[in-house]
Amino acid sequence: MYFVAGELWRIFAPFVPRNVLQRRFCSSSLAAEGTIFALSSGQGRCGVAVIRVSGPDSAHALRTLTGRTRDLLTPRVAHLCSIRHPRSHELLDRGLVLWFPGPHSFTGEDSAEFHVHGGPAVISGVLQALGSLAGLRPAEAGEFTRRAFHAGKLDLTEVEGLGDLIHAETEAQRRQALRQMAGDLGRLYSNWSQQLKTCLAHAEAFIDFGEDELIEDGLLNQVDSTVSQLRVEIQKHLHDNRRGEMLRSGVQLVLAGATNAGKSSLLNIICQRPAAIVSPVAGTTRDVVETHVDIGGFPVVLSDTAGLRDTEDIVEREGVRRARLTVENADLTLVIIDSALLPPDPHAAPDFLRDHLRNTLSADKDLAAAQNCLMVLNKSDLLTREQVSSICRVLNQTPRLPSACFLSCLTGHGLEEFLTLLRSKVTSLCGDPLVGSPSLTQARHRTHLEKAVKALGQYQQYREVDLALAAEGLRLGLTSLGRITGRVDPEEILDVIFRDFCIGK
Ligand SMILES: Nc1nc2c(ncn2[C@@H]2O[C@H](COP(=O)(O)OP(=O)(O)OP(=O)(O)O)[C@@H](O)[C@H]2O)c(=O)[nH]1
Ligand SMILES: [K+]
Ligand SMILES: [Mg+2]
Repeated sequence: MYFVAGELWRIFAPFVPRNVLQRRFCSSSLAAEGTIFALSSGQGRCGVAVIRVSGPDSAHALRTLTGRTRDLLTPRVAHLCSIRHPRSHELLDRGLVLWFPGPHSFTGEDSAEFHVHGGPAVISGVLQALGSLAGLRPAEAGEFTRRAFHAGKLDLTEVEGLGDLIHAETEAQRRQALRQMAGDLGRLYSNWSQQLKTCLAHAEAFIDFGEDELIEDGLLNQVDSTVSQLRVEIQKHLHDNRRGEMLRSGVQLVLAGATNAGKSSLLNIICQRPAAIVSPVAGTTRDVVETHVDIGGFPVVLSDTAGLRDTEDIVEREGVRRARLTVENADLTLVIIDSALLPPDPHAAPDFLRDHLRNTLSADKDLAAAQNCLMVLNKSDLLTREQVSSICRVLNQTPRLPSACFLSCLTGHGLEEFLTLLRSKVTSLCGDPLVGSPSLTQARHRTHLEKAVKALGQYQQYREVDLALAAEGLRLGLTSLGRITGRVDPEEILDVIFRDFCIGK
């Protein structure tokens, strides 16, 4: 229903009559009217395929293909019907047919669904039959959802949630998308809009009727406090460490460290396939090797990088440059260290690790601030059990050092503990998408929210000097918030004015 229509069209185009083809390719812009149809289930052979129809001629399409008039079909109930070609009357399939009279449908229009057997010949037969009816045309990509938006069934954040749900690959992504599709994020933004709308209405009323005793004292003070409170709230929502966006597009997790520390070995263990070359030759990895993995239900983009060292080799030098760049942009860095290189005195370990971190993360990064980092002391099989435990004891008593764990990629020893630590780190980065207020999920939202904060700042800046200019800030803020949900309506401000004041009686 959402993205398949365009691609499938190319496959089924040969089966569709010429007049329909012309209608499709000659219409340069998306015609909002007409009745549209499309295969809504995925591509390929399958048990059941769903073909959706939406628009004023849906009932006509149902009657022509099934012989059932709308009165014979109970709304939203599946009916087993013979589906025939309207001209040849040839039986195309027997399948389930559903009738969704508007406005109680996904698009808000009269709609119908044909659940047919998922073979290519059945699907093309039904699509061709629908295309042969006057007033029906194939849907453009996303057109069903676009109609739902125009009918006020979904706001833009819900449309985006639906898109994310279709593309969700991990559990947490699905939860976040479902929550957004259910309107949680849209409601948060609408609530802010509502408050701002009231502020604007009050400010405008004050400008127009300031002298009038109908305007209560302290009205503007109330606006002031709402505006500053809103500004703080939006800023807090913006400074969420990109939680929602990270969950949507994947946590950038980077494996970094000196050559031969075992970065590629660890990458292969995490993604459970030989994605990167492992060899005893220092400087094996040159390019950034990216793999997508699911860690504890969260999407992670895992990157293996070139070992960090000074080198004369220009190819390797470029690899090291790319590695440093990847670390800079990472959400979480795993610093891999060859534990055989740890100093013999366990008390010297913290300083050794600090140096190592400084070199890996970047020279002047405050180590205490390097929250988003885990140290993996690899090759623990090369140390004795006593060495490992005495180093652990020292590290446990050392404050302000990122978490560390011993691991052997060779024997698998310590792997469970490492994965548990990694999962908890990723979970705390993304957070539970169902807990607390919904997260910002798109860069598009961020842009508009930043504009809104700036606009509220304009109100605060001009409030004492020029109330008209200050009110303009509120209007700008409202427009920015409205752009997120796709609802910007100056009439609504008048509604608030008329509701809150009995101006002119
Ligand atoms: N003994 C032991 N050897 C290991 C362990 N992990 C990796 N190695 C070996 O260490 C060598 C280097 O491993 P890689 O995974 O290629 O190391 P790397 O950090 O990716 O190296 P570069 O890409 O060259 O920077 C290989 O010979 C591995 O077999 C381990 O836990 N114990
Ligand atoms: K290597
Ligand atoms: Mg490597």
